Formats: sequence, structure tokens, C-alpha cells
Amino acid sequence: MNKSYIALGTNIEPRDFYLSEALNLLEAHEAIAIQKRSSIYETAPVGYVEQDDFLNMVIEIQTLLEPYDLLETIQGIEQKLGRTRDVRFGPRTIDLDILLYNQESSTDEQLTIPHPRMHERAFVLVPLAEIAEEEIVQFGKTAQELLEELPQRDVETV
Ligand SMILES: Nc1nc2nc(S)n(CCO)c2c(=O)[nH]1
Repeated sequence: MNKSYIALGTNIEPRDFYLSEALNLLEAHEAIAIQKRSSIYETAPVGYVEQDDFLNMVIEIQTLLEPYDLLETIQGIEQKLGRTRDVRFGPRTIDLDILLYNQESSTDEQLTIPHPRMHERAFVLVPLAEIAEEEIVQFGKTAQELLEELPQRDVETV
């Protein structure tokens, strides 16, 4: 059995629906079991800032899928929930990113693990720290320090 951490993000309404539907579709997959869910954080957009605030969270899953099959599965869920890629860093109904997969690393163009930008993103590190303290220590910051970096909106919890 493999352990993986997936980041979820959405900034197109109804954001709550897209988030909960993505979780339902992941849980319904016979080879995926959600083990932990972080709180849901409302965060200001990073990078391409002319867009609405996001809801972000991170989940821990156990999966029988190998990395590429997991990638294909989450891309299928994105498509099912109407994800379009008109603007590379633009608004999206749902975004699913593989952050970590066991202790593996891969630098392939199509699938880079650990996620190449996760260490730059408080909207990823804070929810990850909430559910995976042992993994976050590698980045040398406590969850509280990361939370203080997060551009604060109302931090919502599930
Ligand atoms: N706060 C926040 N800003 C973002 N900018 C981009 S691109 N994204 C999409 C990340 O893949 C986000 C996001 O999920 N949350």
C-alpha cells in the first residue's frame, strides 16, 4: 500500500461543491482511501493575482495506484469537474496536485515528485503541516510559522 499527499484547490463558485465532489470521487475510487483531511483554508491567489480567492486543502491517501496511474485518475476527476486550462495559472473549478508519494522522487516533465513548487506555497505547506507533521519538518518550519506566512482571509475549518 502506498501513501500519498494530494493538494486540492478551487476558486470558481460553487467552490464548496467542487471541493466536496472531488473528495467524493477520490473516495469512490476502489484503489484510493482518504486517511486524513486538513482544514479548508480560504487564501488570496498567489502568482496570477487577478482572480478570486481559493479554497485550499491537503489530504493523505492510501492507494494501490502507481504514480502515473494516480496522476491519470486525478486528471480524470479534474476533467469530470469541468477543469479547463485556458489560462495556465488562471481560475479553475478544481485543481488536484500530487505533492508526495511515499518517499519517492521523480523529475519527469509530466510528473515531478515532490511537487516542484510546494515548498514555495504556504497554501500547500500549512494544510500539509496540519496533517503530516513528520513530513513537514524537512522544510524546517513549524505549522505556526507557515500559517503566519499565509495571506489570511477567514481561515475556515471543515
Ligand atoms: N492561494 C492560491 N493561489 C494559487 N495560485 C495558483 S496558480 N493556484 C493553483 C495551484 O495549482 C493557487 C491556489 O491553489 N491557491
